[in-house]
Amino acid sequence: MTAINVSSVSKSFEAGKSVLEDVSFKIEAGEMVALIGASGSGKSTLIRMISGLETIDKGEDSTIALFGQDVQRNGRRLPAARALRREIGVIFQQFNLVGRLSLLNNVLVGRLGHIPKWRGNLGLFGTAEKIGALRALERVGMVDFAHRRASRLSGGQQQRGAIARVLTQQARLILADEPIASLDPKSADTVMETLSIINREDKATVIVSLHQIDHAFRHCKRIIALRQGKLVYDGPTHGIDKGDLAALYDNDADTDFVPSNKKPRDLSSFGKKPVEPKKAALAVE
Ligand SMILES: Nc1ncnc2c1ncn2[C@@H]1O[C@H](COP(=O)(O)OP(=O)(O)OP(=O)(O)O)[C@@H](O)[C@H]1O
Repeated sequence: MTAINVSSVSKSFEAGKSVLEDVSFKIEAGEMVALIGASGSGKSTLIRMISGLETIDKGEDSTIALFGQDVQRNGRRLPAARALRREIGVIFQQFNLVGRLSLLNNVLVGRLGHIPKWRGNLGLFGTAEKIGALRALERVGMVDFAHRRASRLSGGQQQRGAIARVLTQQARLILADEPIASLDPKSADTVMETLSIINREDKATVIVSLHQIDHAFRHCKRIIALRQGKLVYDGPTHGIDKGDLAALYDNDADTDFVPSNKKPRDLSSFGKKPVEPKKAALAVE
């Protein structure tokens, strides 16, 4: 099943200044895809549009569909967006936990879409919900911190808490917008490994935008690359080489981890011509 179908999507915040331009791609359920590109290339905007936090620009053929249902079309959010909200877990760079609440209560917030509103408003979670939240904390290695105030946890610990919240939500789609950008290398590894495990074990579809491209290479089989708002690569991770990354980041990226045993290829088209989405989808393993 196709989890995400982005079709001819554009976005401008100011007239004449495109942030995203005619972006199209499909992601099948169960994939884990890295979204890469230089600062300002449009990664966060794209993730915000898929999550429904931002609307797409008007355009007859412009749609975003999730799990086969259109959630945005021609500049408007559609009713399915609301119905699918609890299927989508979003993880941000800044963790977004409520500092004065315990970690457990933050994780329980993930259940809000599953219980009647009045119970949620009163914070009345049942035993089964609490056990579920503790299990999620166990999976991310944070159960010993369940009763600690979120503000007293390190960045990496808070991010693992945010992942536990998404697990408790039982989200089918996880959108992680630079989840490791504020973390030290060890915490970043733990968070990426946790996302990979959830992708493998729970079959959750994951899109993760990353500045640290070495993590994209380690954890994702497929990469979608944006350059100045255009989709310039959509295909297998091993299809990208040092030269591509140099073009993508204007020579401003550490690419030592990329194998350099590939044949040099003509880079003149890289960053200019979008990959045909159909071809790109076929190219993914
Ligand atoms: N709400 C907004 N109003 C005006 N401009 C915006 C808004 N949101 C994003 N932009 C602009 O859109 C462009 C793309 O921003 P976006 O945050 O999507 O890029 P990004 O690839 O995620 O960058 P970074 O890696 O630095 O987070 C930037 O030029 C940014 O200034």
